[in-house]
Amino acid sequence: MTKIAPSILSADFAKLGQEIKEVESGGAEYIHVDVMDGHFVPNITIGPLIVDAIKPVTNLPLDVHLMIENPDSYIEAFASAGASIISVHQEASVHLHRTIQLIKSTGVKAGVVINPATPVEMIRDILPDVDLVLIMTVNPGFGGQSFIHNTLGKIEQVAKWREELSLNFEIEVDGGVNMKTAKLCTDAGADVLVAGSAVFNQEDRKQAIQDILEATK
Ligand SMILES: O=C(CO)[C@H](O)[C@H](O)COP(=O)(O)O
Ligand SMILES: [Fe+2]
Repeated sequence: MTKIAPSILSADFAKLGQEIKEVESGGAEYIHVDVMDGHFVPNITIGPLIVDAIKPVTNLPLDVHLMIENPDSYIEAFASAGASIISVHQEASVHLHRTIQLIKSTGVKAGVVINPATPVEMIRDILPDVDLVLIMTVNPGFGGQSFIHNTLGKIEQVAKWREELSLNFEIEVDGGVNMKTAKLCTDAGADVLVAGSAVFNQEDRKQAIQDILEATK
């Protein structure tokens, strides 16, 4: 069953709690939280304070996507604030294995992320250690960008490795996912679809989530 993880990057921050409740009752399965530091990506967004504030308003897992330099320095803070899954970029992690173990030591699920230009082989050796693989389908930094189609082969390769190695991490895709691109992702092997603008830019969020799910059938 495909899961939808609405990215609150495109929500109305003046009424964030209400926005989250709306997508929760609309069928979302994760709340995707985009953390940007203005260094790893050219934008600044959310810190642990916001994770802490939204934790009590939802029963859904908080899927925290760290787009930051030195992720090791902030893992404890995001775990304490209430993250359920913390994902770090391969490109931002000098010692990726250590970082993944650090996330797990806090009791939180660990994910690894790769950018569109990063060869999928870069995460091959860490697969047995992760709970989630996030394939970026846009360059990280902003919501509302267009889907990069040549990332689909990476989803297929990760799904193939998962089967060959009998692993059971989830495969998530992030960026430019909408009614047109969702099926491409699930056909390639994605289990979790992050959708920001495709959900929060619609008046009826429940309908938007159902439309994306329907498009994958
Ligand atoms: O990580 C991200 C950007 O770096 C966001 O999760 C992503 O862009 C979601 O927004 P949209 O669905 O509008 O593309
Ligand atoms: Fe994201």
